[in-house]
Amino acid sequence: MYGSDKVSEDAERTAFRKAEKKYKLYYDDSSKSSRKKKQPKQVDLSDVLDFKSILDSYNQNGQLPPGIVAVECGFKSPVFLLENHPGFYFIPGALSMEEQSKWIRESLTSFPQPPNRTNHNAFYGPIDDLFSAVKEKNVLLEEESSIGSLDLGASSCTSNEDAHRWKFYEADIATLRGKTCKSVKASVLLRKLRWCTLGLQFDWSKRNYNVSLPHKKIPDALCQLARRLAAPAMPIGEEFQPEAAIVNYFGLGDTLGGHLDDMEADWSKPIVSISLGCKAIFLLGGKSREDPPLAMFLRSGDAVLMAGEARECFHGVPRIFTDRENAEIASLDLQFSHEDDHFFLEYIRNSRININIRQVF
Ligand SMILES: O=C(O)CCC(=O)C(=O)O
Ligand SMILES: [Fe+2]
Repeated sequence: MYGSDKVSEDAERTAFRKAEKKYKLYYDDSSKSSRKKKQPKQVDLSDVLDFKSILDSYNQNGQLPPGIVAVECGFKSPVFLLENHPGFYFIPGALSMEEQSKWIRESLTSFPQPPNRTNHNAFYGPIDDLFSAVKEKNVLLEEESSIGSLDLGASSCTSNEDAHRWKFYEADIATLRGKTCKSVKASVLLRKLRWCTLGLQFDWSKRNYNVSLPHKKIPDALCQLARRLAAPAMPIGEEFQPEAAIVNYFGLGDTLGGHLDDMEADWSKPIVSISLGCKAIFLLGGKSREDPPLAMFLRSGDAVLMAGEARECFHGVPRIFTDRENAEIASLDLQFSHEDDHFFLEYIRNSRININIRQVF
């Protein structure tokens, strides 16, 4: 997925790729010449499975579309299974509004903190307190001096991974110094935050878990939530052991290409995947990219489990919706209505966060 943006010509022609293209955000050319804001191209969403409306009609008349099964698992709504995709579980509205707001806050504040790694590590090294820096309108500056310099002394080194060469400064200091050194606003870094890893750290370049990288345990409250959600997909008598998690951050136009998550040792254990913020389209394919995928909406608070055979199925996120009508985050807005929460609100109105939790061994 990450780091594999180049798609070969053959892959371009697969059924999975066609579906990605169908739902991806394109802009209307007709508005190009005018000064009007670019308008997203209309896309036909009639084939997108909508578990919210399926749940509504199930609650009203007990009926389900063909191929969908409902199971009571002790959540506030039934869990939906797909006959054609054994091992896939959809839990609509699995998280309360309070839980959604808690995990959005954590995803923006504590989760990207070192030693957890983010996509920014490779270029800037570890970045502390990004979200506070956004609130303070700070700017990240590259220290003027490099190797062997006086003010960095022994702590400077050639690799960006280890060098603490970038530091946040207040905007006015940054304006003065920004003329002579590279700078980037904290708000830009937050917008470009694409992932962070919790627990055992996943190494995207080698596509494996690097147990020698420093890491913290996944927070207890997230482990408890993941255990509760994973229960319907766990082998009888076993409890899910959350060891690693990937947090994905999506802005308008961001996508997650079709992929398999096959780096964990035991595929009988589910991946627990939680959606927060703006609504998205999720594609669930088959074991080959040639299998036409099923498209479904994921809303804030929904959870998905992928276990067993579903672990071998290609999946991805070709689209998120940030417009008021389609994003469906009105009730989430209320959670961030206090003025102190302005920055959370501003972020989540235009973004989606996915937390997926894994048992590695
Ligand atoms: O964002 C999502 O819903 C899916 C994320 C995912 O598949 C992954 O991180 O492996
Ligand atoms: Fe995945």
